[in-house]
Amino acid sequence: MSEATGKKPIDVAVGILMKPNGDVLLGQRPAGKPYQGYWEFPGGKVESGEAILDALKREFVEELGVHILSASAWCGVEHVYEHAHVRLHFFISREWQGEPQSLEGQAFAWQGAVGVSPLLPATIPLLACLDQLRYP
Ligand SMILES: Nc1nc2c([nH]c(=O)n2[C@H]2C[C@H](O)[C@@H](COP(=O)(O)OP(=O)(O)OP(=O)(O)O)O2)c(=O)[nH]1
Repeated sequence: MSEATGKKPIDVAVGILMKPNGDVLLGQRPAGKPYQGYWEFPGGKVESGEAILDALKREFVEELGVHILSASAWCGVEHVYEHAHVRLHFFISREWQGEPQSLEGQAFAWQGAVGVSPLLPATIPLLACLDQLRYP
């Protein structure tokens, strides 16, 4: 049994910035974090008492210098890792201000068909749904 099994889930706000042509932004997890070097959609843990959408906006400013102007809740995924039991709240945003900057030293990439790898395990199954949305 993993250490995280049975622990209270941690809420994580995750944002998918989507350009009009369908390209989405992914970032690479920096050194020192669990799953370092894996690719993910930007986001992070919701702080105590914080609304999930506020956490999303905060993380995007902190990590990328991007101000999300609007975002729609897309789906929720629960996953138990060795390091944590996470509840991921995915949002899609088509309206933001600012060009993404690497404020935490992380690599990032705009992707059509997602070609970066490896991806965080809980994120992989969502790509097929995302492609149906982007390329109907
Ligand atoms: N941002 C993000 N996190 C994801 C995705 N898929 C997935 O399983 N996760 C998991 C990995 C982590 O266990 C958790 C995010 O936590 P984190 O440690 O990156 O959050 P944080 O930036 O607030 O971290 P911290 O340094 O403040 O502790 O969610 C995804 O696509 N994007």
